[in-house]
Parts: sequence; C-alpha cells; structure tokens
Amino acid sequence: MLVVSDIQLKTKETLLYGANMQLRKGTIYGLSARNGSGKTTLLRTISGLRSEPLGSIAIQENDHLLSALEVKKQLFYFETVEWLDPNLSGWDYLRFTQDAWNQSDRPIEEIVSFWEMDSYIKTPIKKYSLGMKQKVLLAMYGVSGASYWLLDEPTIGLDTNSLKKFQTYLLDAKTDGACILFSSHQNDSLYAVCDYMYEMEDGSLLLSMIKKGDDKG
Ligand SMILES: Nc1ncnc2c1ncn2[C@@H]1O[C@H](COP(=O)(O)OP(=O)(O)OP(=O)(O)O)[C@@H](O)[C@H]1O
Repeated sequence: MLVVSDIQLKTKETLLYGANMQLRKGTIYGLSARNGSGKTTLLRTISGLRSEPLGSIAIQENDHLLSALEVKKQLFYFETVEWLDPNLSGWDYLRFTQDAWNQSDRPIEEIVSFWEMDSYIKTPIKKYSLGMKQKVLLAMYGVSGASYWLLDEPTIGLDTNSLKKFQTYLLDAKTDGACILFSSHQNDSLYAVCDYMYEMEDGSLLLSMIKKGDDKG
C-alpha cells in the first residue's frame, strides 16, 4: 500500500494543505481537478521527483516499509511523451524499461502487439504521431512490471480504439495486483475504470467511491 501522510504541496502557492492518501494494490484511483490545481505536482511528489518538507510518502508491504531502492523498482512514473528522445525508438525505451525495472517476465513483443505498434516500434520517435508516442509511454508501464503506476493524463492523443484498449490494459493490470493512480480531464475514462476518485479542491483532497452500474453517482 502506498501511504501519503499529511503532505503539503507548495509551489508559488499552497496547492494542498495536509493531504492523506492510502493507495491499495489491485485498485484503480482517478485524480481529477481543475487546470493548474496541482495534479502533476502531486504525482511528481509521490514519485519522488520533487520533495516537500512537510508530510511523508511510503510504500508498506506486509508490515514492512520498502527501502528507497525497493520503491524505485516498484513504482513507475513517466510523466509525458515530451520526455522521449526523438532520436531513439519506442523499442529502445521498452528495452531500457525492461532492463532497469526488471519486474515482469511478460515479453515486450506481447505488449507491442497489444498496442498495435509492431509496424513502427523500431523506427525513431521523431516519426511518431502524438497517439503513437502515448502508446509507447503506456507500454512502458506494462513492461516495467512495477506494482504502483502513476500516470499523468494518460489518455492524451488516444483514438477511440486505443481508449478502449487503455481501459482493458488498466483493468488487466489491476487484476494482476497493480495499484494505479491516474489523472485525467476526461471524466468518462476515469469513471469507466476507477474504483475511487480523488478530487483536488481548495487545497484539499476528497476521496469518493465510484459506484459501478449507475450513471456516475
Ligand atoms: N516548478 C514550478 N515552479 C513554480 N510553480 C510551479 C511549478 N510547477 C508547477 N507550478 C505551479 O503549480 C500549480 C499546479 O501546477 P500543475 O502542473 O501541478 O497543475 P495540474 O493540475 O497538473 O494542471 P493541468 O490540469 O493544467 O495539467 C500551477 O499554478 C503551476 O504554475
């Protein structure tokens, strides 16, 4: 379980005052808020890319607190396709992810096929469309085999077919025991797959359960 305790998020203004989260494995959490309210900042903070002086973030497994190295292997966060080097190929990134995280036996080829990237995955990223790059980013999560997935706006650039695949992909990962937290402006994709929703509002983080089978109640 990933536990965020009393975290205060502060950039030029205070975005969150003492927020708490408990993110369990086998569960999908959505993160929703207005533009500029701090979703990316929160994901960066949880992933360890930035630090906050107040509050703590830890991963706890079977009453054992993971070491910093264990956390690095168990958590995956690749914020945006803007991080991709255009001179490398999608295949280079998937190989790198597999070598660095090494938590999954699933062949890379299987994930490439799932995302229908076979025809271009070994060509340079500078030749990819936004959606093609986004699928590489998503494939990296599955290749990593990490247990904790943090995703920032993962549905950007995806067409209708890829959006359906995205939902299947998250639900399969959840079945395999992953804990997923993702932000989105598309509430439909949040409601379709999430078990719980975090909403950032006026410096607080509010948790609600998504009831399945009704109209977003
Ligand atoms: N490195 C930084 N230095 C100063 N201010 C920052 C920094 N990063 C973010 N901010 C500010 O923090 C606030 C939250 O930004 P953030 O990108 O986390 O919001 P967001 O909810 O992800 O936005 P969006 O929905 O538009 O993607 C904004 O006001 C932004 O200007």
